[in-house]
Parts: sequence; structure tokens; C-alpha cells
Amino acid sequence: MEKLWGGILEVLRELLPEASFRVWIKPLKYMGLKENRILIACPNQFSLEWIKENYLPLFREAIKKQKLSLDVEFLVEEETINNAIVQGELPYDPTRLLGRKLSGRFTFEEFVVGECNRLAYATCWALANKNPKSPIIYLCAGTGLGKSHLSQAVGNYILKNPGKGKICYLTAQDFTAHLVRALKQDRFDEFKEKLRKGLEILMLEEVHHFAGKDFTQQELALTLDYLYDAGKIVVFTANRPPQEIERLDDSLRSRFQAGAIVRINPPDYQTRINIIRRKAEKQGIKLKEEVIDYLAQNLRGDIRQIESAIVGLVARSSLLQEPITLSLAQELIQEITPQVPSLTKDFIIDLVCRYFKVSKEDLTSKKRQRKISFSRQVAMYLCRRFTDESLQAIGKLFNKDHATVVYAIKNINKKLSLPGPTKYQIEYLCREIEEYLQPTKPINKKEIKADTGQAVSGSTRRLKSL
Ligand SMILES: Nc1ncnc2c1ncn2[C@@H]1O[C@H](COP(=O)(O)OP(=O)(O)OP(=O)(O)O)[C@@H](O)[C@H]1O
Repeated sequence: MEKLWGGILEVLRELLPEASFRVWIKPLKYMGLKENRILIACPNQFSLEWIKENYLPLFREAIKKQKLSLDVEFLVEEETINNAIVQGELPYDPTRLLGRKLSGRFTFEEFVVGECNRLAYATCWALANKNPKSPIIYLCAGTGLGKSHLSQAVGNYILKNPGKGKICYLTAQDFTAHLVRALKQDRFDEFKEKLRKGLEILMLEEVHHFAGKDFTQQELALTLDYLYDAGKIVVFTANRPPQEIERLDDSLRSRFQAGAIVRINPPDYQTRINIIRRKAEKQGIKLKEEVIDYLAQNLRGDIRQIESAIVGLVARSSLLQEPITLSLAQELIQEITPQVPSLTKDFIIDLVCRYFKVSKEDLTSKKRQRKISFSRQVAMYLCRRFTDESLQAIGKLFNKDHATVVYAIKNINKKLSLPGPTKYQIEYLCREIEEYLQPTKPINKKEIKADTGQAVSGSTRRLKSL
């Protein structure tokens, strides 16, 4: 049957332009025959839809040319992994996995490491290799920054290595739904037993969704006690640190805080460059340096956006039968990031002044009072982290030299490495800026100030109530 696939590929190669064949057809995998259908695995949902929409008739023609009356069925590669589980072809024992299926894509090898995520990566790697400083980790980051990727990488790694312990992967919503179902069906003890007995690792995603669910929180706290006492690995993910989750019982909060709380920051320029290169390679294309640089300059937050930009570029280039040029990339970026505000140092200075209640004049003055000099250091740190300004240019903004900026950044990094109110304050400001960097939503009527009719941004509103 490999011959059949070879024959189909040959026909498709003749029918399609070389670039389209390389981008869309080459990554497909022949999975065998099922009844009267040829099963073909696509690397992702986007590729599946694209192929069905654009190339299905060509596939049928290519099959006909093999003198066979067969149809074709496309699957996403992850679905085929599931089929493989049934046929016992997986390199691990599927009975070890409870809860959600892990994505085969989310591995340590696929994760690009940079300054923004090095600590999270190293902590998860140590956890997977059973050599952790603490068996509990709380990964905390904004959307699309790699929390699920890293937590599932731990699970995938443990699953692929010999062992008997079970791996349970759930979101907070799954946990709540299972608990409610168990209670309704009078199978509460069974539920508890399943989560405790024989479990090697619990991966619990989006724990901020436990907010306000009192009974679920109590039950989870008891399960965690059991797992902590038994020295099991527990990986939590959330969009904010435990101390900022509202309506969370103190007992659960303290259990979340029991391990290493590690933040994943938005990718810096160099990491973005590396991610773009890696994702393009995965799509089988080599981007020009100027295109990579342009994408890295313009896609700063969510890594999902980087992924979708690359898939979009490949699709456009294939559809228009044009190479991927800078102007094609510019067109695409204009479309996918139409309303991203341009972050200026003014926004950062304004934010810091409002938050610490200092004036702009103070921030740029030579005054050395503790409150002012600390606010100035924070502003310098944020400018360095969220803008592309040089150290010298940042120094100039505050009437200081570049050595003072270096000192400020070092000092703030030191504070960020220690738990405590200062760390939380800085992290809060970082989140405000990340939120500001997200594409703006259409203005909601409620956000218009009644007295002036002026629009008030989310950030401004929150700062006013601080
Ligand atoms: N450092 C990285 N290297 C390679 N790919 C990455 C990296 N970080 C994130 N990604 C990719 O970005 C996408 C989003 O990542 P992920 O699902 O882990 O985000 P998340 O933080 O869990 O977001 P959310 O809170 O929205 O669920 C995934 O396809 C993932 O593979």
C-alpha cells in the first residue's frame, strides 16, 4: 500500500506547483486503509481544512489514476495518534493517562527557550526528570505564552519513559465537572480514589477558574494534601499568581503557594526571532531574514499569533503562487494586528506615576527619596523590557546615564527573584502593560464616562480604583 501512496504523491506533484506541493502535501502522512477509504493524516486542523477545500478533487483524481475505486479521508495527526492508541502502536501505555489527551506537539524539544521562559523550562525539565527542588510548580503567564505547552511537556516526557504511575491531566473546569458528576452518581469515593491511588503526576490547568467554587476548592485542597504528602508531582497553570486570584479559599491559596511559582514572560525580541524560525521550519519554509525581523518587531505577545501569522503567510504565498516577501508579511500583519496600540515610553511613565503616586517631574528629577528613586528604577526596568529603546536612550529619558539604567534593571531583577509585595507590584505593572499591548476591543458603551463622554481604557479605570 506504500506503493499506492507513492503513486498518489507522484500524480499530485505533477498537478501542483512545486511550492504548494512542498508546503501542503509533503507533510501529510499515509495512515492506511479503512473500509474503502484511504486515511491521510494532516499536521493540524488548519492544514486539514485547507486541503479539503482546495485539493480534494486532485486527490480523487490521483487515486483514480491508480485504477482504484477508493475515497479519501483526512484526519488531524493527533486524531491518528488516538487511533494508534486503540491499535496499541503508541510508544507508551495509554492506560497510564487519565483525563485529557496530551498534545503530541507539546514537548520539550518543540519548546523554544529564551530569557522570558528559561526558569519555567528548567523547572519543568527538572520535574520531568524527577530531580526537582520542589515537586510542585505553579506556572503563571498571560495567554498564549506556553503554560500548557510546558505542563504537557512534563506529562509527555514522563509518559514516554518507562514507569507505572498514572498521569492525570485536567483543567479546573474538568475537575469541577468530574466532581459534580461523581456526586450526582453517588460515586464520590471512586472519584477520590482515582485521583489519588497510583497517581504519579497531576497536571491541573487554569486554576484561576476555581474562584468562587467553595466545595470544589475544599475537595481539591484535600486531594492536594494527599498528593503532597506522598511526594507526587503537581503542575498548576494559571493566568495570575495565587495571591491575585479573588474568591479563593486561603487554604487552597496556600497550597498553590507551596511550590515554585514561576512566571513565563512575553517573549523578548531574540526569543521571538528563534520562535519564528522554528515555526517556519516546521511548515517546511525558510523565511528571509528581513521577514523574520519584521515579524519579530510586530508580533510581540501571544505566541499563538506568531504561529497563525506563519500559517497565514504560507497559505497566502501558496494561493497567490508568490514567494514570501516583506510586503506579503506587511500586508498580513496589517490585517491581523489592526488595532494594536503602539507602546510608548510615555505610557509606561504615566502608568508608574499613577501607580506609585509620583509626578513625572519627580521621576525625571535628581531627587533621591526612596519612593521616587524606586519608582524611577521600576520605570527604567519596564522601558527596557517592553520597548526597543537602548540603555542610553532610556537613561536620557530620566536624565541619567546608561550605567544607572543597568544598575536599576539589576536591582529590579533581584527584587523579582524574591517573593514579596515588591515583586507583586512589579508583576502587576507588567500585566497592565501586557494587557495594553493586546489588540483593543471595540469600546463598550459602559466604558464611556457619563460626565464627559470620554472613553476610559480598562487600565485607566483599574488604576483609578487602586
Ligand atoms: N517557547 C515556545 N516555543 C515554541 N512554541 C511555543 C512556545 N510558547 C508557546 N508556544 C506555542 O504557542 C501556542 C500557545 O501556547 P500554550 O497553549 O501553551 O499557551 P498558554 O499559555 O497555555 O495559553 P492559554 O492561557 O491561552 O491557554 C502553542 O501552540 C505552543 O506550542
